[in-house]
Amino acid sequence: MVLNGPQRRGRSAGRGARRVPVVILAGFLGAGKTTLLNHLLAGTRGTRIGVVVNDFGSVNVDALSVAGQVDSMVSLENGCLCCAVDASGLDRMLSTLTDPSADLDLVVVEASGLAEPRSLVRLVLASEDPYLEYGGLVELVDAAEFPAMREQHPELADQVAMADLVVLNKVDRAADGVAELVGELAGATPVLPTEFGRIDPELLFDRVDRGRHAGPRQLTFDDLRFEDAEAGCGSGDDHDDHTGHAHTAYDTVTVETGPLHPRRFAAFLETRPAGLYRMKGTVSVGVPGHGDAYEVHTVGAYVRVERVAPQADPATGLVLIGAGVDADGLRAEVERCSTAVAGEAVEQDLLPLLRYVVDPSRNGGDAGVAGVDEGTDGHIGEGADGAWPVNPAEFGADEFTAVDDVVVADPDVVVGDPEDGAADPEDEARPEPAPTGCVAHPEAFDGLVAPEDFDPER
Ligand SMILES: Nc1nc2c(ncn2[C@@H]2O[C@H](COP(=O)(O)OP(=O)(O)OP(=O)(O)O)[C@@H](O)[C@H]2O)c(=O)[nH]1
Repeated sequence: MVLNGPQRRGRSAGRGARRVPVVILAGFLGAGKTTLLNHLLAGTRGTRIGVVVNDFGSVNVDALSVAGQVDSMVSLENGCLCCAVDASGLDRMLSTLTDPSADLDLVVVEASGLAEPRSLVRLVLASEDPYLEYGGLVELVDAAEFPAMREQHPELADQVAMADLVVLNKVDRAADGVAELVGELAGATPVLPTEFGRIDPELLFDRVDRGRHAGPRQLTFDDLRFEDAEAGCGSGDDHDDHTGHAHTAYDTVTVETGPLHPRRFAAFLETRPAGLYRMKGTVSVGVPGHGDAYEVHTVGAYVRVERVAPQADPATGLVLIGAGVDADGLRAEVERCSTAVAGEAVEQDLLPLLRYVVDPSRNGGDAGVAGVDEGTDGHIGEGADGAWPVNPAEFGADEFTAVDDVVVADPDVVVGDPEDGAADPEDEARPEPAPTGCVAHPEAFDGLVAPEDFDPER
């Protein structure tokens, strides 16, 4: 049993520290959330998952005689953890679960009974926990009932639109036209059809091979590859039957190439295709004199870029996961960003990428970003007063002349108007940024709150 994790607020995770994705699982009554959670807990070959529920209810922990306890945690035979909290204990519980001592690969929070999905997303995005990473809002939709439910509960459409990944469950009983309807509401968000919540757990997290490497470590790209033999789908007896399993419904694209042209790559980030759910990996930039590499993590609309130690052999390795994406086209798009194709970059080409870089000092980290005044409280593209990051496609980055001139070095100036560096009143009106990344659709998460201010009833 893992209990009483240390208080870690303000502690440094250090460069390249492993973060545990926290996924929020939402869905209307009976959509199959518990079924999906049980599937995750049962089918995790050697991976460790923590689930947070409002009460133990029907999650399969009966043998441990803990049903009904609140604010408690149980250790399951396969190494997974299950805990029940009320909303007030959630932030503390997430810190306990993401602590390296818990050695988990993924934490899933079942939204029902705890708080609105939107509030939970805010809580996770606002967390200053250096070991926690936003893992996405997964919305479970009941393919049998959704069209009728939607009539009675119009808010369901908003939840679908807000999700990072839509899981269309119960496709064995799908109502006519439901896939089209949900696809329309989901817009650019990928929609994954499933039965009995049998999603591939690795869709949600990065695999760690515990056989060869005990304890947390830096992920390798091999870890991120999906191999059917090791996919861990299903709960054992159905492992050869992939019908309805998630990895029949999504594509994984691995790209290994040389250094990237940062401006081209930033443009790719901005225009990444509908259906691309996750992207993770390390990018080297082909800018002479800049040896640093960048770890890139996207979930739905969320993007986090973090500087990591320079690589001996500058290379780029990315894994992209999506539903209904053109895998070859996607690989070609990333490869077109390599300096071998795009040509060598110059220093100011870093700027559009640096706009996404997390300032590690926000997480107690040990370094700033190359070319940025390390004493500031924001990353490039974000005013030091915390104004929302500017979309590089909108701000005309071409007009900057040198990274060292970037106005974020001056805490009184908000990046907004590249012409004169003056604050853009619209920027000032934007909400507080997420401390560990950027959400491309900030309007979806208006009014981010600090964890200590989190009000689960809002
Ligand atoms: N036919 C069919 N039934 C399913 C599927 N997934 C789940 N169910 C059934 O749907 C019912 C509800 O599933 P749950 O997992 O309890 O749903 P839930 O979202 O946790 O429900 P609440 O906790 O009440 O909100 C159960 O009887 C499941 O066995 C599916 O893909 N097909």
